[in-house]
Amino acid sequence: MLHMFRHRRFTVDILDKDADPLAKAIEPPPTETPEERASRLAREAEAQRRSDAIDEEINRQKQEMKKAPKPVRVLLLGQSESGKSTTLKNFQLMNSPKAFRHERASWRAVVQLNIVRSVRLILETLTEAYEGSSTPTPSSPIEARVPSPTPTAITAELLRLRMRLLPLQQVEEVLLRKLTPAGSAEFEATHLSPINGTPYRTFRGSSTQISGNGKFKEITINSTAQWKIAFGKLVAAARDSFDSAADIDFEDPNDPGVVLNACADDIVRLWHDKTVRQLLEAQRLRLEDMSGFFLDSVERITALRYVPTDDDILRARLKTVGVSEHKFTLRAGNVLSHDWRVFDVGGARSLRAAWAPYFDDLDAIIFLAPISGFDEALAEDPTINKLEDSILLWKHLVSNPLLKNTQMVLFLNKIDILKAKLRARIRFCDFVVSYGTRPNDYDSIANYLKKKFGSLYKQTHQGDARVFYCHCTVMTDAQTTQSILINVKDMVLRQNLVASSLV
Ligand SMILES: Nc1nc2c(ncn2[C@@H]2O[C@H](COP(=O)(O)OP(=O)(O)OP(=O)(O)O)[C@@H](O)[C@H]2O)c(=O)[nH]1
Ligand SMILES: [Mg+2]
Repeated sequence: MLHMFRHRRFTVDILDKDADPLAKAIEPPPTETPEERASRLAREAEAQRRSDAIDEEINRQKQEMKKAPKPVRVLLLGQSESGKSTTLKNFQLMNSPKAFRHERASWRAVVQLNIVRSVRLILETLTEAYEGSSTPTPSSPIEARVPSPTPTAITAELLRLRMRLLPLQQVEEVLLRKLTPAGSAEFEATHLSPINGTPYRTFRGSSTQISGNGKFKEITINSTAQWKIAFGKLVAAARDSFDSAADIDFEDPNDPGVVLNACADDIVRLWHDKTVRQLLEAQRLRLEDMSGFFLDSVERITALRYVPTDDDILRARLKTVGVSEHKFTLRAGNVLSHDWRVFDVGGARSLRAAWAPYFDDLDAIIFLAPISGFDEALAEDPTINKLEDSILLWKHLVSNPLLKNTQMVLFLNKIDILKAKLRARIRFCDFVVSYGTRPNDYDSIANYLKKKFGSLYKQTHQGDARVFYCHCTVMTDAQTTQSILINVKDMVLRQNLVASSLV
């Protein structure tokens, strides 16, 4: 302010003083004595000194700000269901466990919705088989090992079970209404088709067997913050922690958990029914490998006082449509502290155009390739193999000039499902022709894929001193994931410090 004042005074000096009332007001009085003049000059000198000190401090702070490291920006990328949001959850669990656990009530509803979805999938498959409308499996090099049960194999007991489980349709409605307010555009986007709707189909290409779930829509969420607020009604009181079951309003008679609890025995019966298992196998529907699979924990999850565990939250499936962000501060030693921003975007094909604006000023991309998807198709396009889509996406990203200075980290994810598929004798070479006659075991396949992704990276990063980082991951396993994420954080931070010439 003093600075401005001085400046103004200087300006008015060269103007016509008589015309400027301010200049006139601050002019020394014509009757000023020599003592008064000396005192005024001393005051002005002191004001000048203080003003200079302030300017100096402002400049010093500006320089400091220039030197301080910018926030580390990390973007999670990969196709839909690759595990991006699960990675973000792991970051949250690691850096702000209290906030992560504070959201148990919201995740409780998502887990309930996931279980209802699995039941509905089975019921739809059952209905198709009963009505004899299930898609005949076309001839292909890979024959179905289990013949599909005939409509007559569907017993009266199974049909009664189907009837008794119809109320779950209402549960789905209630949960969806809670998730997205009725009438909003999002509600339409998330509404699932009726229980006897379009059948789930299994597709086969010439060299690729693929499966897609056509019109079986997923629950989608536009903003994590908003949908969590929508579950406020399940919260009896705002507390610091959700570790206490008392935080969920279990007495609410409209709680969807009540109907789920009443249906629990029937759900278990349905899931363990021999004909149902035979039907699913004939249709090559491996529910246990699908996102949001909880049918092996029905009793626990349908208990009236069910509260999701950390593990349940990591397994719960909610498709991302908007962008989520997680901010945290990482302390390196006692001196340095770094702000981090991790961005999670939707991986569905129609949402990928929204990725590019995040490429600017990015420190690292964590790319998730769910390698268990070698025998699956994209939900959005049943003609595209998931693994092929991941490889093409990776190729595009590593050759993008905007990302030439961005550290790329590759997670070959869902290796637990890959191992389960190999145990079930599904052959990798039946879907990836170039794999040839190599052994159908986990190590050989993981090595083959590391080389495949690695060679695409090296093609476009020749002469780059940076190491190619690749990890095999199970994002639903918090323990192993956290040590990998700590490694990645250290590495990205080191690169960031080198880039900002602090070390
Ligand atoms: N078994 C297993 N499941 C996983 C793994 N990683 C993620 N999942 C599950 O896969 C599902 C999909 O994961 P998300 O993190 O929602 O996938 P996404 O990449 O965010 O998908 P979009 O939001 O559609 O782009 C969730 O139910 C996760 O719990 C894994 O390594 N193993
Ligand atoms: Mg997501």
